[in-house]
This record gives sequence, C-alpha cells and structure tokens, in this order.
Amino acid sequence: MERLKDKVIIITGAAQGMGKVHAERAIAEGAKVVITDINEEKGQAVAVTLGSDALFIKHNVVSESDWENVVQTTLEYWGKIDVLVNNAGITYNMKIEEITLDDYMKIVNINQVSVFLGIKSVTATMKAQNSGAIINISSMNGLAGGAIGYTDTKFAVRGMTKAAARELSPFNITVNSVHPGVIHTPMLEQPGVKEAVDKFKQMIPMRRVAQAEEVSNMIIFLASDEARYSTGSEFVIDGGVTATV
Ligand SMILES: NC(=O)C1=CN([C@@H]2O[C@H](COP(=O)(O)OP(=O)(O)OC[C@H]3O[C@@H](n4cnc5c(N)ncnc54)[C@H](O)[C@@H]3O)[C@@H](O)[C@H]2O)C=CC1
Ligand SMILES: CC(=O)C(C)=O
Repeated sequence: MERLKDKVIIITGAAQGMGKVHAERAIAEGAKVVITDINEEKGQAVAVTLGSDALFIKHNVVSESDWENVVQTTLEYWGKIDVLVNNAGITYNMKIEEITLDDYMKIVNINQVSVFLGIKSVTATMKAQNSGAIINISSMNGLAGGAIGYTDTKFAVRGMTKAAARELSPFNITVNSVHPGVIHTPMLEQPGVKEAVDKFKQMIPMRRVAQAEEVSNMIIFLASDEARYSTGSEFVIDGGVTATV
C-alpha cells in the first residue's frame, strides 16, 4: 500500500524509538521523510538505513533557528511540507520536592515549547499550500496525571493542538494529538523511569506494553488523506489505561 505516496513528512526525534519506526513506516507507505534529531550520529545512521527517501537534519527542537533551517532545507530538497510529526521528547520521574527549576524548564522547553515552535515554523508553508497535517505526540499523561513536569507538558501539547486546529482549519490544515500509553522504546530504559514502568505494567488493562509499530499505525492514518476531516482531536493508544480512570 502507498497511503502516503509522494507526501513529504518531517518527524522530529527520529534517531531512535517511536520516531524512527514512524519514519520506516512512512517510507514503506511511499513518503519522503525528513528525520530530525539532536543526536547526529544516530540520526545519520537511521537515514543511511532508510535510503534515498530519507534525509537527516541535525535539529535541536528548542532552537528557533534550527527550525528555520529544517523548513528551508526540506523545501529546497523536496519542495513542500505535507506533514509535521512533533515527536521529540524527554521524560523524568522526579518528585515535586526533588525537581529543580532548571529540570522543569528543560522539560517544558523540549516537550512543550518545541511543539509551539514546530507549529509556528510550518504554518506559512502549509497555509500557502492550502493543505497540511500536524501531529503532536502527547501521552496518556496528557489525559491523566503522571510525573510532575512531564504531565504538565503533555497536557499543554493537548491544549495547543486544539488552539492551532481552530485557527488553521480554514486553511485545510489538520492538527491532532496522539496519546500513547506505555510503549517499548529506549525512553523507558532510563533509571527511575524503568522501575516506575515495571510497577505500572500490571495496571494496564491489556496487560502488556505496546510496540512502537502500534503507534505508527495511528501516525500513518493521521498523516494520510484518510484523516482529512479529523482535527483538534485526541487519538489514544494506551491499552485501556485512561478508560479505567
Ligand atoms: N515510550 C513511551 O512509553 C511514551 C512516549 N511518549 C512520547 O513519545 C515521544 C517519543 O518517545 P520515545 O520514542 O519513547 O523516546 P526516545 O527517548 O526513544 O526518543 C526520543 C528522541 O528525541 C530526541 N530528542 C531529545 N531531545 C531533543 C531535542 N532537544 N531536539 C531534538 N531531538 C531531541 C532524542 O535524541 C531521541 O532520539 C516523546 O514525545 C515521548 O514523550 C508518549 C507516551 C509514551
Ligand atoms: C513516557 C510516557 O509517556 C509514559 C510511559 O506514559
């Protein structure tokens, strides 16, 4: 199937984890993919594996000038931007009394301000095209409380999605949020996070962690024309977690 034939897709944080798998799936569906990440070595290696339909651009998602470079380079290379997946993110599992303001501002910048910058950076291009899809990766923690800091940013992504969807709908640009539950990626292998996830697993109604491919299925749908009338909506892939609270 070529559900994304000739679409140009930017995916942030695609050097590993879910972003990498979304890039693989998008190419299999006929897309041209711009992989961005702060980790140049891993990002380049992924692009090499994916071949000529992939382009890697080094990108710190909190930098406005890096965003300008991503948009400019994508337009020079492939002439348009059909889809932006705001996927890059970090997590912590710290208590309120231990998280510092620096920690807090770091997660706000990487998980939340980056999504604002991403939306802002592609808007002029998508408006001129009179088409586009922006997919913002939130979390089940954008629907129900988890760790301080992380939860805050993922609720913000959900709110920002709705505001942008309202403003951009007249230009045929959709903006949606995706809310994964516990997904097997390197993010969850960090000390502190791993232990919390191990404890949490038994509370998942489906009694298992998901694979990244299960989230990619949703990304492919939202990136495709099949989803053209969905905007400002929340797409949940969490094995039933938020259905139980
Ligand atoms: N793994 C999980 O269970 C869940 C993850 N999510 C969200 O899904 C998204 C992807 O997560 P995973 O694939 O699990 O994470 P991951 O840690 O495996 O990959 C994240 C990627 O983002 C990149 N990144 C980090 N800071 C960056 C920056 N400043 N600029 C550019 N790139 C940067 C990293 O280098 C890495 O390649 C994140 O937004 C995360 O919050 C949401 C729900 C569940
Ligand atoms: C990292 C994350 O969003 C989880 C496990 O919900």
